[in-house]
Amino acid sequence: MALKFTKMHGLGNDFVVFDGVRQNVSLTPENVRRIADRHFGIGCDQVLIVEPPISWNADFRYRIFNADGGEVAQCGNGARCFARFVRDQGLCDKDEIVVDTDAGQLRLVHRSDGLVTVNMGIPKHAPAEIPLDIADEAVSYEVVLDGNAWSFGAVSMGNPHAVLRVDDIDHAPVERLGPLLERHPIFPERANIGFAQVVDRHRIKLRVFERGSGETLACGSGACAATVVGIEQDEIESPVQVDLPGGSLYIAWEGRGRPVFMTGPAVCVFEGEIEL
Ligand SMILES: N[C@@H](CCC[C@H](N)C(=O)O)C(=O)O
Repeated sequence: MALKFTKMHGLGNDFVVFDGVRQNVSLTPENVRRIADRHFGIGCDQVLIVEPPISWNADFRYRIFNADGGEVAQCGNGARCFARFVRDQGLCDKDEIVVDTDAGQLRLVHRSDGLVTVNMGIPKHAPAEIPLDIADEAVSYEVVLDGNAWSFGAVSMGNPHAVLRVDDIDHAPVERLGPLLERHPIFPERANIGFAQVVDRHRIKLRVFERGSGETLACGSGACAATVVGIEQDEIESPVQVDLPGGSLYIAWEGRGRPVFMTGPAVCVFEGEIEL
């Protein structure tokens, strides 16, 4: 079957987006891996499928698949690209869109400057909700990796995140520690691993080793998680500019029980058709 797709990115975190409203899209994990393959496929960090809503009060549903073929619940950069996609494709002309995801409903707003703001929901801190296999909640946890003790903060943004503080982002051990912590048994569903350097009270630098995709040029939910963890550890305060290798996101969070707001760009690169 030949499927129409759109290649998009949010700060270099790239996506192959399928319109599952006007065409029938059903992908196996093997299909996803082939689409995401940068040599034998189109190439992307995640595959997104836009579908009709499952709730009465939503406009759409969108589904997210990592490059390794696994379906996951949350993708911040993908959410902004989803908003841009439904507008560009003539599927929705609203300025505010409600979308069903496996992490609950998200609200997205097209701003007049072309950026998109996403209400990313209320972060979850309890270990069982992340999930993190540690009995008591704390702002900082310890783990031994490669024979050394590392401390990290953890939070769910609808997907599991660990955030480690580093002094120099350019020399952060992302490639070495990322895969070890992503698959560490304390994270029963694996985790996205962020490495954050605090620049000042309103600015951090961040690199993220993403579950199921490896290091990406940006991770929207990772930027939210690093902001939440930094605020909880009293290192930073809202609003926060998060500088990622692919560019900057703007994150606002007013504290426990309140949602996180993420603002950034979404770009369409090209359209095509793939035979599966
Ligand atoms: N790139 C995304 C996150 C995609 C999902 C993640 N790798 C996971 O497995 O939870 C973002 O921008 O948030």
